[in-house]
Amino acid sequence: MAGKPKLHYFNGRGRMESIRWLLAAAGVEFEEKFIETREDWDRIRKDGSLMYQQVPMVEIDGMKLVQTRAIINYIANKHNLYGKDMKERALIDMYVEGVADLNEMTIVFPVHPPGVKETKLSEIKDKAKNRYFPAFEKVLKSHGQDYLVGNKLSKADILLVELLYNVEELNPGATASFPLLQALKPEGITDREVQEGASSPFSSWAVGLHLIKSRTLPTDIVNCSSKIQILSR
Ligand SMILES: N[C@@H](CCC(=O)N[C@@H](CS)C(=O)NCC(=O)O)C(=O)O
Repeated sequence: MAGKPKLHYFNGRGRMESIRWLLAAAGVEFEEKFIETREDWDRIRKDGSLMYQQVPMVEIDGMKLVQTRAIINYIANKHNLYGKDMKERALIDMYVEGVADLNEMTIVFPVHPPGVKETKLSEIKDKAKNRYFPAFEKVLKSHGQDYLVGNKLSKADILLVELLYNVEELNPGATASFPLLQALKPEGITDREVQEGASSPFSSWAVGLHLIKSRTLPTDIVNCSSKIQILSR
């Protein structure tokens, strides 16, 4: 049997975080190999493990996969989080790309210099409130289900919830006027329910979310560029 997926990245959220969320939601245990020193970084870039000398890299099912989207898509396919047919997959991809556009702004936010940060924060607030959140709220409303696509959890729901937390971290209350987005977050699960196996429709999703939010990773959104700058000195 294949071992646990092994995640190679910095000790921070950055681009690996969506992959962690997806695995957690699918109930898959994984190992982390953090790149912590310049030697670690030089070694992994030179030993041929990274096709483009970039992380995230995930060792999974005998492959060394890079490119965040490729990794996400493989995990989503493998764990049935990618819709039931071509049309559902098209919608899921369309939603995920929108999520990624706004999420990218939150991932790079910490690296902006102080003067620029205020402008970038206003942009994130504006795009969330006036473009992306209303669009996803509308999808949920017209679809009339607990999920964005079909009647089943997909990578779109998972990555949207990750985005909601990232935006709320920068702008508390950002989802206040979007009740259906708020309802997507399967919160309130207790440690006991996790141990016993939750029985809500979100069961493994709720357990995954609980695990991902209660683990001991750093709580700041660590930007990969700043990590690389430090490791390259
Ligand atoms: N398109 C790639 C971008 C990966 C990327 O930019 N990774 C950064 C860390 S977050 C990196 O390894 N940078 C080193 C470099 O580009 O030399 C993906 O989505 O995985």
